[in-house]
Amino acid sequence: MTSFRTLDDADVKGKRVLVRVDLNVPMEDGKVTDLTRLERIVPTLTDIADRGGKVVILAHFGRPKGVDPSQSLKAVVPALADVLKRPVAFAADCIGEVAAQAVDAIRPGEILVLENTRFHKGEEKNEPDFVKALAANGDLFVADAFSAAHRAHASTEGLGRVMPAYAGRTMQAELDALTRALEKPERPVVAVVGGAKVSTKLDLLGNLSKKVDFLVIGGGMANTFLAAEGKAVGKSLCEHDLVDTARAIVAEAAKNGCRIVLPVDVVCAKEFKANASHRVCGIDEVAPEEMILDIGPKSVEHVVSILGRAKTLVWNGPFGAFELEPFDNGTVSVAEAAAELTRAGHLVSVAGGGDTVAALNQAGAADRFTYVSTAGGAFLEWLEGKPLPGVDVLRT
Ligand SMILES: Nc1ncnc2c1ncn2[C@@H]1O[C@H](COP(=O)(O)OP(=O)(O)O)[C@@H](O)[C@H]1O
Ligand SMILES: O=C(OP(=O)(O)O)[C@H](O)COP(=O)(O)O
Repeated sequence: MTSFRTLDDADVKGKRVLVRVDLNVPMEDGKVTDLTRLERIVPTLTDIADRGGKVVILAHFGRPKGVDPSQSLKAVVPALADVLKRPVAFAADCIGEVAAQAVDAIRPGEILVLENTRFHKGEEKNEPDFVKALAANGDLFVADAFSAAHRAHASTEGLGRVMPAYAGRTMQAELDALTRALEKPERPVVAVVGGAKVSTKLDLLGNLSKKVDFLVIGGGMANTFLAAEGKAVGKSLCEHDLVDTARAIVAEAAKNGCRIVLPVDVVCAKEFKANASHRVCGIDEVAPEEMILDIGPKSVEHVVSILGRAKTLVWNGPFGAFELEPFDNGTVSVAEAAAELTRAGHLVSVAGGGDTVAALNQAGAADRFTYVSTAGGAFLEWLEGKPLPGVDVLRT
């Protein structure tokens, strides 16, 4: 069995600890608008600080091409200090003299953020010289940015190869949750895959159909599967050129003993806008001028009954156009049921992906899920069964 060295194995006292976290947080007018990623890294940072390590934070922000003051991590420092309830120092470069002096200047137990690693081209290219320059400021490396672990960059992967590397608390929690959900799950396992398009989730559907017992398909992508069954989907979002692909996924799933679950009724409207005039209809009754914007009550009931018999749930993507009321109903109702089954101890529920987290928060269900990942792309790549370089480098 693969295992990971964690912070429990690390002797951090008096050491310079390079901690890779994800500070790529949403900002508006220079203020952080969602603190979730900052809150998640608190246990790792305080643990190292309280055990007498110098906490030297490495992170990226945005996708700058070279030095770009509008993408400086300096703007994130006040919010991080607020969340930590401790002072946080900042250095205007992540390598060289500037970084070295700032690391020297902090005492054990103190916290320093180094400037955006992506200001240097060696970061994304994972250049050995840049890795060396980063490593010069630390004695050991703690990886706590699962959401950036799909990148083989210097600060996510390179450092793990040149110095003692440990998983931080968030990384550990994320890996534990993912293992419980797909590697060694209690069965039956249900995967809910919703969202806009099949084309963005082909690998994911292929991989999940090999691993789960029920694959519940929702959102715009269900329309392509319905069209593949010969159903009329009117003006719905539908990738008609992918109906053969959808049929192949269904056939492959059947071979693997995985049941594909599609909507049996839907909510339709003629306009894609909040509170558009709408109606519930059976899956055979969608009119040519209508769009499917959500699953209907019978579909919700069906999915909830499957969850009621399941032990594990993996969720990515909403059931409908959840940003537009009342087309959030299907997502909210299933999320509420999953949250309650989890709270009652009947279900292990793990969710992730950008819009999924927003949808579960909107449903007020996220807090009761076993684990909600803050990762978008990394969570999807994990669902696709792809190796994550920032995780693999930590394996012992
Ligand atoms: N029936 C539908 N018709 C049009 N758009 C839909 C439908 N169902 C879901 N969507 C849209 O899909 C988007 C989310 O899809 P996606 O980005 O693939 O999910 P995630 O980010 O969670 O992986 C949302 O903006 C939602 O409005
Ligand atoms: O926010 C991130 O990705 P996500 O939006 O897919 O979760 C990560 O920080 C990775 O950023 P990147 O996609 O620019 O490498």
